[in-house]
Amino acid sequence: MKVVKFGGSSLADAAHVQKVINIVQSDPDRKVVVTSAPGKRFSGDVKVTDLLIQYANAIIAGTDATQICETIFARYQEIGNGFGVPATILDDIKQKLIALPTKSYPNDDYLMAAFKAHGERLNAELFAACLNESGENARFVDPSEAGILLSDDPNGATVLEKTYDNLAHLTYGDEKLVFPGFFGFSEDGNIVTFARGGSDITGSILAAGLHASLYENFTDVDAIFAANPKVVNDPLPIHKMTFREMRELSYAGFSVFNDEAIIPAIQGQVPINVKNTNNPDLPGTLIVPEEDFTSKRPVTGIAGSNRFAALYLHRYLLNKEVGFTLKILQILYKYGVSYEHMPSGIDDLTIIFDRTQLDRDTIKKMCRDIQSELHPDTLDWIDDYAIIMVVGEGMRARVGTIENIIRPLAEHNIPVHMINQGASRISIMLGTRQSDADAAVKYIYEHFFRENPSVNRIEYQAEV
Ligand SMILES: Nc1ncnc2c1ncn2[C@@H]1O[C@H](COP(=O)(O)OP(=O)(O)O)[C@@H](O)[C@H]1O
Ligand SMILES: N[C@@H](CC(=O)OP(=O)(O)O)C(=O)O
Repeated sequence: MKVVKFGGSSLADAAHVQKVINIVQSDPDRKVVVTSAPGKRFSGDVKVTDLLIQYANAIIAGTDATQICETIFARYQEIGNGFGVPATILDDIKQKLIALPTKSYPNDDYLMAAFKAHGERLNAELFAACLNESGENARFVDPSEAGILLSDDPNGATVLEKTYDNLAHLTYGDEKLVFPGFFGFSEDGNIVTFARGGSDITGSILAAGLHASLYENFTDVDAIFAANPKVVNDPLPIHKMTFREMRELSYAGFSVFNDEAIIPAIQGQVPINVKNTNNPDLPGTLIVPEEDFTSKRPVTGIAGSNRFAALYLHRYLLNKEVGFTLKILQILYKYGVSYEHMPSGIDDLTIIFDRTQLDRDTIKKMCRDIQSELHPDTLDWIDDYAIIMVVGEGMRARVGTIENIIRPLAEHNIPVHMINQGASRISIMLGTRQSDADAAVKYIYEHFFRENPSVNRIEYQAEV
């Protein structure tokens, strides 16, 4: 049995939905289908999830939301009409959208989560109806029916172990099961969502919980490429890579597959196949357990992400002071802030944060407390920090990879603010300014994949 997830780009309009139906019908093993909300139909278009966020914000602000509600419904209507879906089903979708503001929510965070979740919920209901109209026996499964239980973190939930016990009781026969991605329920029964891009996580949880033989993730590119195609022109496709290579690359910017989504697949040891809805006969990219993949490239991919910020702190004899880091961590804890990385020197420390998790006010308070409690000689907040991650299983067996990463940057005068090698044995992390990040990825890519392919030769030797 295969779990098949279709991203928003694959379900953006009726023409795409037809391709998706063809894919689902072409393989009887494709039993469980996970849908995202309708995505962008063209560059500059707005995803339904973003429209729902606008809708929620209008309700929170107490402004008129009639027009935005109409715009959202029109997206579903266009798809439904394309398949002759009965008017009663479309009307039900419309009524559910209109009713969203009338429900009660513990607070605005839960309101936001419930509004966002309806992008996928209504699309899964609609997609099941489109499959029915196409002669397929299919039914919508609500995450509450399947027991998808998540942590009580309305807009950034994580899966609870109980979900897997619940999924063990889910049965399926001849019919296709259509699950909405992106959300589940807290133990109190409230709708909670994963972080953005989280429909990939739902697919992975279902693949692991239902012991699927394969998790197919359909998107709008032919494969996962060795660099983001929006940054590097015509990058090479990655035919196969390991789970942990994917985890590191998606964390650092390969948004084609959500970085948290790899974890359930690892736990369930379910291989993932990323494929193109518009080109389904191509092999795409296969992501497999480490032990199933022996060829080791020093560099499989190069990712870059601008979503970071850093706090640089200098104080002489910092290395001698017992409890210095503990005091910093206590301040972060006080403001509910987690950090991503903390490279250090003798008298220096850089703390790298996910900027999307922080607001201006928290940053100000946190810096003020660090200044008054730790008295650093220098305290700098660097708001435009980027991380570049160069990832490859074969890195540890090859001398000189770091030199090959740094050389093209030096040649193009790109300053590197941090290098972290060794924490992960399969990646090297660099810190740069955001304005340099794309160029850094481009030059490193060119060096390894175009100008000096011999430095990226595949090794078949044992690891060292
Ligand atoms: N290394 C990469 N390989 C392929 N696509 C990438 C990569 N890095 C970023 N992307 C982007 O990811 C996009 C697909 O992800 P996303 O928009 O979330 O799709 P979906 O709507 O299917 O969930 C691609 O269109 C591409 O722009
Ligand atoms: N629709 C949600 C969840 C998601 O995963 O979407 P997509 O599969 O289109 O990336 C979002 O936009 O964040």
